[in-house]
Amino acid sequence: MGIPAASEPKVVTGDHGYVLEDVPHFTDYIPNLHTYPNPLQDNPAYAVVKQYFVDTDDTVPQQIVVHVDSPRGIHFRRAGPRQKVYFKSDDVHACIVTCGGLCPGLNTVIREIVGSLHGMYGVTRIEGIEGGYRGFYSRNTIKLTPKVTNGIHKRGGTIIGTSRGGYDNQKIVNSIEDRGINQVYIIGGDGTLKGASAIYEEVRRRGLKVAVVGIPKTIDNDIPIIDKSFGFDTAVEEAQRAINAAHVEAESNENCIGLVKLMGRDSGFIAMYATLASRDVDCCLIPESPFYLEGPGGLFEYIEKRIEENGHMVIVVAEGAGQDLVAESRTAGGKDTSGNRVLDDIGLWLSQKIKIQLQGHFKKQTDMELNLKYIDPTYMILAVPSNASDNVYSTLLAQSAVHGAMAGYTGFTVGPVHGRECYLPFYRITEKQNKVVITDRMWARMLSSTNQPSFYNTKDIIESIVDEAPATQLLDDQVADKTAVTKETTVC
Ligand SMILES: Nc1ncnc2c1ncn2[C@@H]1O[C@H](COP(=O)(O)OP(=O)(O)OP(=O)(O)O)[C@@H](O)[C@H]1O
Ligand SMILES: O=P(O)(O)OC[C@H]1O[C@](O)(CO)[C@@H](O)[C@@H]1O
Ligand SMILES: [Mg+2]
Repeated sequence: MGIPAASEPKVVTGDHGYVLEDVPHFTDYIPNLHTYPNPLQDNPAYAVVKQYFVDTDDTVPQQIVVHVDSPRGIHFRRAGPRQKVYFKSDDVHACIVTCGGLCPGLNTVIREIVGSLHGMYGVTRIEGIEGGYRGFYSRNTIKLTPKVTNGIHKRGGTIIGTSRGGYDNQKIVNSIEDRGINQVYIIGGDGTLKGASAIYEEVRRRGLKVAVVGIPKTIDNDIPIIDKSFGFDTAVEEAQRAINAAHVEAESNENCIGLVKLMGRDSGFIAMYATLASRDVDCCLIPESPFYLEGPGGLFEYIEKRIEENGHMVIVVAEGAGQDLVAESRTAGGKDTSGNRVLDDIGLWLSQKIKIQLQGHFKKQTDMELNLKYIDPTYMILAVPSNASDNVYSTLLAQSAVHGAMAGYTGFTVGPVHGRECYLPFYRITEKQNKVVITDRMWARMLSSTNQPSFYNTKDIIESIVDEAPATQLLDDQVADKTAVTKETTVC
């Protein structure tokens, strides 16, 4: 693939332990660049806002819970419009590409990038790269205008298409250079952003004035640092509908289990949040919290107890949960075209196991069959349009991305940190995955809402995964570094 080596991180230190993990700027590698006044200063909608432009020194702390003697810690550059821009509007030639799996809100982000470029900066040359990374070198582009993108936020999917695989760094950068593109907006998950980072490195190696901007997309919410990713709220809301249906089935039939599978390849955020929101779930299984089926404290014992007490129960399982158990009878295996592990269907596997193991038990106890209704809404959830809160979120994200590119920043990604939009260096987003921390208060809240067993001793699990456990911003502001996950946390 010919991936170029990464440039040095841009880190600035100040007094009292202040650290700024900054993002690259054209001026880091291109001398004597021309600047222009930001056209927003003459825009009637924005001109009335006092202090609309962001002060160049504004930064946002990564940690907001601090002690009296804490150092000031890591900060990120605050996103937003700058007084000076590094592009004349007529010179901008932008493109947008979407990669990886579907996620509610992709069309909304596309629409908002086009709207921001056009409405705020008067940019008219914007193209959609068709079908993900490989579209750069193998497909025609689609002209994107406010007219074309009007109303697409009400549709699921992505109007420019997406794909996995097909990443060829040199071919992609050749295509950017040949087409004269100077702003590249890349919307995708962890894999996509690793690719975007390498595109930035190659652009920089060639000395091109091309802004490379990554916009984090993941329905699984597995991107670190940012508060949450677009589409996540929609996914949780949509998951409720499936859980509701499972609950209705379970309550209306004797000895009935409603089993719902939700997305979450490595991170169980959708399952955990949907469970907490619903309050109808008796057991939530996620990749971060291993479980076992048989024997004391196992899942079968818990199911027997719940059905005997209640006559029904609801189980939510994230797609990546229990993969170690399924491995014994593995059918899938292998990798997809992007190199992601292909998972076995834990939902089907669990349904079979429960039926085989517990059918006889209930027949003997109650002379009633065990009923199991399995609901798999996973692809339906990926395909819905974004809800109102994700629409607003996407607007802020897209506007921040466009302001950053116009201001000459490049090789960055964007997202909210404690509610403030920030520019984040690629390496901070791609170095690890955001996962549910099972010593966090949120997981404790979830356990107390379901009353499920914790299966294994949490301390043992944490000790076995501590080297890879990242902090999570969505959940808790208390646990913020790798070492902190081993600390005792207070449940409140
Ligand atoms: N390490 C990498 N370096 C360069 N490109 C990559 C890398 N990993 C993945 N890609 C490319 O990024 C694109 C998307 O990757 P992938 O299919 O893993 O989805 P993703 O961005 O992680 O999103 P999702 O959250 O849906 O999995 C693909 O075209 C893939 O070839
Ligand atoms: O559409 P595909 O390739 O099956 O991808 C689905 C996968 O993408 C994700 O939505 C995001 O990684 C996962 O939750 C899921 O495993
Ligand atoms: Mg991925």
